[in-house]
Amino acid sequence: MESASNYLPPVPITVLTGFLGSGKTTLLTRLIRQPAMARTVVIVNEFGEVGLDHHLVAEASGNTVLLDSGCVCCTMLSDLSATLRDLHRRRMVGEIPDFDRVVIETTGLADPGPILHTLMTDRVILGYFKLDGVVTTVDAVHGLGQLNRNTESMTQVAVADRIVVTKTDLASSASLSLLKSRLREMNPAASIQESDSSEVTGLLMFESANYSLDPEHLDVDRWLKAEAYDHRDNHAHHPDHRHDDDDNISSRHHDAIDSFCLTSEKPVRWGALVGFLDALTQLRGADLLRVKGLVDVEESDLPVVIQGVEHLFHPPSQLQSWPDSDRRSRVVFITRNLTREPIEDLFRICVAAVEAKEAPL
Ligand SMILES: Nc1nc2c(ncn2[C@@H]2O[C@H](COP(=O)(O)OP(=O)(O)OP(=O)(O)O)[C@@H](O)[C@H]2O)c(=O)[nH]1
Repeated sequence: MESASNYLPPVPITVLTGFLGSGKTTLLTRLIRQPAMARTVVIVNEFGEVGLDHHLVAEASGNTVLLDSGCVCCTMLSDLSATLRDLHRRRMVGEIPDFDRVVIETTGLADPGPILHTLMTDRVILGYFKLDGVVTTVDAVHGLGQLNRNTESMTQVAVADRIVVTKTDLASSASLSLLKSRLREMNPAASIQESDSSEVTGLLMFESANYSLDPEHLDVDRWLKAEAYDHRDNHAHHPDHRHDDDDNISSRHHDAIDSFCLTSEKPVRWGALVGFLDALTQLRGADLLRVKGLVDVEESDLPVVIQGVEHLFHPPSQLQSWPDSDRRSRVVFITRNLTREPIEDLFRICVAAVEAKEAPL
């Protein structure tokens, strides 16, 4: 068994995503030079993308370089899992400086789902790392068009904890506020910042702890933000209600994003909750862009937190106490082509099935 002195807490990982050309590299290039990024490893696709020139201190072996800020830059090996295992090994043998944070820049056209799934499920990775948060860049000029046209772009926004709007210097204030309100409707819990704001620093960007469901430190209100979903129209993102962007491409794409919160006053039986999540992921997993919830489970006095991305859910975890006097179950959804009603119906069916099974003869 591993002795307590050998135990290293899992290193938090932040995923930096955003559509092609939306400014991920520009943002990262600025942030990695900040002293606050010391003890951070940044995984990029190619060194050439992040101009390292004058900031290079030492060329470490293989795919890694050290910057004068203390930040380590590393290019991707064959895949993410191999890259993270290699980083861990090199850290343990002292081949690279010790680090306490990792940032991964994804490629612009990628659906971040598979990366998040790897980070949520790869057993070896989970021994040493933990998915912490997702930062998504959105182009102030082309963002709306990309959201209307590209599923990847929608998914990138849906899974974000923080959204950084880039190229605000090129956009009018009217189109900027249109974009921001669309982003807020799609993902009410994410913070939205402009890339040139003073709040956009490495320290703040890459410390969110929103995915890593640490029951002792989870700020449930900030994480769930259920009230932000409550007052919203469910149809805000259907094609009929979509804002056109300057590309005038609204007719080309017909995916509809919804975000809503389901609440239940009555405690839920554990079996019903498990059955509901199983059925939902099997039937419509691909369209569950993000699900987060705080559930009052009948078998326990303590609340259970659940969280999923597409068909994959984190193992549920139990909080030590309720965050406040509100004991209702609250589950927020960001979905694609999937409205609230069928999800509510499925939930009722699962509750009824468990009640019927457990009823005395
Ligand atoms: N005017 C202006 N241009 C920007 C801003 N941010 C990025 N750009 C420019 O936008 C282009 C794309 O920026 P990148 O940082 O390469 O975008 P990316 O998301 O990393 O691109 P990919 O890796 O190809 O997906 C570059 O020419 C940048 O100089 C900004 O805030 N204002």
